Amino acid sequence: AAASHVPQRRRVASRAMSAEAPPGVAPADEPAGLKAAAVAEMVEEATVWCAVHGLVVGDRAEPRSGTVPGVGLVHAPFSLFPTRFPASFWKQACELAPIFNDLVDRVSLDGKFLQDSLSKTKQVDDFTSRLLDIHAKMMEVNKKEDIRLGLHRSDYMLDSETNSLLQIELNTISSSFPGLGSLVSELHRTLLNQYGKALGLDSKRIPRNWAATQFAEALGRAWAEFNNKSAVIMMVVQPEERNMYDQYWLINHLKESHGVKTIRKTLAQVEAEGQILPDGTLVVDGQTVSVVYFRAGYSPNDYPSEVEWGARLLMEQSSAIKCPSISYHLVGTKKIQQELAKPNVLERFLDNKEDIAKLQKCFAGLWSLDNEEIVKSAIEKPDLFVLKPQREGGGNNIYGHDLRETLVKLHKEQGEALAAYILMQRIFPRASLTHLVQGGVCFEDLTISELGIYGAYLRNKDKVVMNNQCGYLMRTKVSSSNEGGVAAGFAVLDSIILT
Ligand SMILES: Nc1ncnc2c1ncn2[C@@H]1O[C@H](COP(=O)(O)OP(=O)(O)O)[C@@H](O)[C@H]1O
Ligand SMILES: N[C@H](CCC(=O)N[C@@H](CS)C(=O)NCCC(=O)O)C(=O)O
Ligand SMILES: [Mg+2]
Repeated sequence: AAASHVPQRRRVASRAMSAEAPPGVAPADEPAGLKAAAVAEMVEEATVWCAVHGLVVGDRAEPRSGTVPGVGLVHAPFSLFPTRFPASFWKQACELAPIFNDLVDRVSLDGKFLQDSLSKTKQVDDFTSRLLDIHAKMMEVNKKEDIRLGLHRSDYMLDSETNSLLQIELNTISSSFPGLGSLVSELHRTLLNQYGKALGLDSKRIPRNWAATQFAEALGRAWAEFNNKSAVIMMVVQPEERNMYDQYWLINHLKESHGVKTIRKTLAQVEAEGQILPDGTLVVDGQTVSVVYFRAGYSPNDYPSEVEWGARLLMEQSSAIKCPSISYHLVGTKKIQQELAKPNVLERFLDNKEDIAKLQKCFAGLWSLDNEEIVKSAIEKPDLFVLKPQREGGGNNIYGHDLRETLVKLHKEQGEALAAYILMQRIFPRASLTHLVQGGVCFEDLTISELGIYGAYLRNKDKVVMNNQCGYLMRTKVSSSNEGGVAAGFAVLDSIILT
């Protein structure tokens, strides 16, 4: 997001800029304990590090940056230093990963629970309705997914009001940034190895981040379970993808460390080039597909025509391992997040009482709009809530004044439209002053952060081949911005230093 829209954001002099602040921008305060010249030196080191280590994204300014690899790259937006994070909450977040992995798998097997929980949403939300149709078709033919691969990211914020770690959402499709997120941790370790003393920050307190290698490991192990040496992995991508380098990091690890070939295809290409053999094998562009790894297909924008829906159905009907399957995809909807937070629901899927308690401890308030009392208090105090449609990818939530307006309108209509949304308690992380680097320039701003923990789950019939936490993503955004999202342009990539 261009700095211009954030008036209070201040530029910190960087070598790229003359010492005096440009016209119209107040000269930044000296960063805590740091001279502007020292910051400029670190910014230069960091941006060079990004370029030579592939911590890069496509540059909006270059029209071909989302389609032609190697053209129009810019360093990924990042924070100059890691954000402090209490070790106790880090440990709690990591422990939750395998439990959430197990929960997703158990819930995915209860097709009736998924259909029933989403039945009212189905009436008013076409996108979710189409996903449910595909799921229903699989149930009709009793389709079994013996081999199941989940590559999830559970996102949390530290709520300063209650001093607790609360889950924002669980992503079960296209959990992005395992590649770039890992690199930011390495960037910060490198910077603190050199400047840590002056800053009083110990690089060894930055947790190692294996997200990229472990996601590649999970994909490689799934390919092995499919047990066809000539098969490829297929990554389903959007026609334009400025985050392609995050995806290529996984493709590269798969080739270098697992000897597995990956092809990248859009949904339209899958429909045009794909077919299912009599034995169920998915063949695309003449190649047998072992694993379908979705990095698209999570948003209505990915289905501009019936062609894309045809592709989604074709893949679902095949024997390829879908990551995620349609069931895993539905488990990750916000409506299911809200249903699982109801009393006595987790007990239907998990046996271990301690695990159930650990999950419930990180649940924020989550309600359907049937709850009149909550809707009333949300209309009275809209800033204490977030209104969420069943959408992924950032930029879809409703806050504050708009939240009140929407609820008043929906309430008056008393129609089924209420079922398209869930209401969530708004979480208030403590803000801190951060150096953000975008487009080679360093800004100082008040920010809040969101910690995503990656989890990988691989099962073949009764054998759980993998179930672990693998790395993390820290995203930091200006505290005045309601929405988040690096791809959406609101947040920068960060890492954590344990306190
Ligand atoms: N309960 C909440 N409290 C505070 N901020 C929230 C809350 N829920 C979402 N957000 C903000 O909105 C962003 C997007 O919400 P999220 O539920 O992650 O939707 P999406 O699936 O589009 O990423 C989050 O990254 C976070 O910045
Ligand atoms: N362009 C696609 C982006 C895929 C995407 O938006 N994924 C959602 C979960 S569904 C997500 O992880 N959002 C957090 C990352 C952010 O802050 O931008 C990709 O990279 O493959
Ligand atoms: Mg999100």
